[in-house]
Amino acid sequence: APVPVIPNDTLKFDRPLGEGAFGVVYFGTMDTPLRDAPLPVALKTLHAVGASVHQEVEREAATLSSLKHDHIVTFYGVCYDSSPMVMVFEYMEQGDLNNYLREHNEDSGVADYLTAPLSVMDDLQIAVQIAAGMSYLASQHFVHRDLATRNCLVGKNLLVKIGDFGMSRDIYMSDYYTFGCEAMLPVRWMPPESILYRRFTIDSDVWSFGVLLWEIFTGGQQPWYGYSNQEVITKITAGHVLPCPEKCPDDMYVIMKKCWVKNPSERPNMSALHQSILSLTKLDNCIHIGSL
Ligand SMILES: Cc1cccn2c(NC(=O)CN3C(=O)CSc4ccccc43)c(-c3ccccc3)nc12
Repeated sequence: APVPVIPNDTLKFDRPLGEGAFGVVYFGTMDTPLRDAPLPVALKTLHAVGASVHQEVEREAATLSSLKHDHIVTFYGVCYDSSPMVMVFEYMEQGDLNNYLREHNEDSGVADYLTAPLSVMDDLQIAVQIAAGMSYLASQHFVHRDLATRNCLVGKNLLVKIGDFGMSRDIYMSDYYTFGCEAMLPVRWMPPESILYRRFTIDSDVWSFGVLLWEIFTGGQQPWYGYSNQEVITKITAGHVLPCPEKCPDDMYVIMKKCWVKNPSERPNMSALHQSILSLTKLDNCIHIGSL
């Protein structure tokens, strides 16, 4: 799909949303012919460093503009005639899902009379939206490699989408483990085959999705909190899995454990997971309301 080019004079930068090694992300607006009001957008700037960045941006932009789904953060296009170059995304006003979960759960302390703590049904609604987005990515044979609540964004009315601006390794440093001088890897979200052999597949994304479900039902706790990265590697490769979160329904924990089977090919696929979670949110859930 051709990457839409956005003219510089249609963009207005308002305030920074976050900063990463690769650049700063701003809140801003984009004038669009379709609407009279300017569209709120997230503007990811890239440190302009030579022609190689241009190709890198081209490649990333081509990938992102080919991914179109209700639960994937929308990429509007690239602005080349600004310095530094800018990638333009839809604006998700509630920020990243991990922060949202921590701020909207009982023990978060900041939960005040304005924000009621998330209910089990809210958690299920969040889970089913991410499952839909992941099911779509899997159908496009797109391996995410870093699925976690910190890499999902929240909009109005608990709308949740998969997407981030590549700043997680800077903002959520403790979620990554630097093997020697190698890449920073999210070991607490990784299956044994990714930790041992660096094998990242659709099936390793399913494992990470199970850990993401655990994050949702613990209100954004860090998986294996209290264990060092080395201890986590030992536990995961030894076959240990995360315990059932307190307020998590039994049938949801059953789904999580299916994502954590050792053999990648025995894990459910994202489409089946999406259906399973969807059924939990439907009528039959009201009948068993007591078990939630
Ligand atoms: C440098 C880096 C490391 C890890 C993840 N990084 C991302 N993260 C994604 O690429 C995350 N991502 C998907 O992986 C596909 S879904 C989706 C939708 C909207 C936005 C993002 C998405 C980037 C990055 C690049 C250009 C623009 C934005 C984000 N750089 C990184």
